[in-house]
Amino acid sequence: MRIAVTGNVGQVVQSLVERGMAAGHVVLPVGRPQLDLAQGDPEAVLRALDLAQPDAIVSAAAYTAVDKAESEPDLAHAINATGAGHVARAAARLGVPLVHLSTDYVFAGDGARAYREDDPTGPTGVYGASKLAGEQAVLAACPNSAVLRTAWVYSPFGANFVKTMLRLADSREELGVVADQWGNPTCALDIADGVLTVLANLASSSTPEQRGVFHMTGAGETNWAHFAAAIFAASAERGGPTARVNPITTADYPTPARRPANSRLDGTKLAQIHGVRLPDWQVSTAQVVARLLTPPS
Ligand SMILES: NC(=O)C1=CN([C@@H]2O[C@H](COP(=O)(O)OP(=O)(O)OC[C@H]3O[C@@H](n4cnc5c(N)ncnc54)[C@H](OP(=O)(O)O)[C@@H]3O)[C@@H](O)[C@H]2O)C=CC1
Ligand SMILES: Cc1cn([C@H]2C[C@H](O)[C@@H](COP(=O)(O)OP(=O)(O)O[C@H]3O[C@@H](C)C(=O)[C@@H](O)[C@H]3O)O2)c(=O)[nH]c1=O
Ligand SMILES: [Mg+2]
Repeated sequence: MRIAVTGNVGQVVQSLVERGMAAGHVVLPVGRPQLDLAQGDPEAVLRALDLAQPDAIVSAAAYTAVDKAESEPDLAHAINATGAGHVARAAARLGVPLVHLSTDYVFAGDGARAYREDDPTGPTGVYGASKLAGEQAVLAACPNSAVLRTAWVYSPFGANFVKTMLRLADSREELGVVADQWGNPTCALDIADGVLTVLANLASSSTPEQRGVFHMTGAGETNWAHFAAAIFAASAERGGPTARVNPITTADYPTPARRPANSRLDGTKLAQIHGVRLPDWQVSTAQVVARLLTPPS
């Protein structure tokens, strides 16, 4: 397949290039300046994607700065809601299936169990609200689509929690990390594999049940403090930087955006309908840490 993915060097973009090309697909990043979701220009988005002549589109570009979004709500909505809708409209016009990525932060996080796809949403911040509006815009504009909610994304690429922890450990012996926010760390390379399977399903069958919203995260669950501890354990095993993790509460770590306390996602529907189960977060975390500690050859 020729797969166009929105964005240039995002975590999911780079992962999809690596895993998609290895699987024999042609993966074409389409990003700024040709495709700029902040511009509010649906025709420009369509032109940029049409140039790639794709068989399928992955909508991975987003405004992902959770705290900064609180002071830039218009920009976050322009990109994550209006812009996502323009990508979906382009997919519909081009007649190709679409996978759109969304987030666990569409949920309030005040429940006791992992969220299922049809549980009520209730974002606690601007980022989550803009992503929720994006889901709705995508599903309205492109019925031939799957919206995949993922979470806590890390990878060898871009900016993410694993890289932040390893960087901070270079200069610090102890780090305070919140232990009362629970979720599912998810490796972007695993996301890429899952997206490729979902796209293949959408391309080969028109069954309505394969369309709509799905939860796709790494297997297992944890909190940020334990995630940090796992990162340092994997790093220590390879002689990399480590720090002691001091578990703290959300109240001890004030941020502009309020984050959900329990945004764990239940992946049963994705496994049943698309046959996709991502690897355990601890296995993928160790692999990413190992790769980050390996000097480029
Ligand atoms: N990161 C996370 O923890 C999570 C992410 N998600 C979702 O997964 C998807 C992929 O996230 P991830 O790969 O981590 O994102 P990154 O933060 O790594 O990258 C963001 C991407 O969006 C692109 N982008 C930002 N603004 C614009 C714009 N105005 N026009 C065009 N492109 C733009 C960037 O472009 P450029 O390459 O040019 O910089 C980049 O490719 C997003 O939809 C995100 O909401 C869901 C859950 C967790
Ligand atoms: C750096 C650091 C963070 N934290 C806390 C803050 C926060 O609650 C948590 C994670 O920090 P981050 O800034 O990486 O988290 P955040 O940017 O909120 O990550 C989110 O990004 C968006 C895009 C998503 O869609 C979500 O799924 C989620 O991955 O750890 C500490 O407690 N100590 C620290 O030293
Ligand atoms: Mg962040």
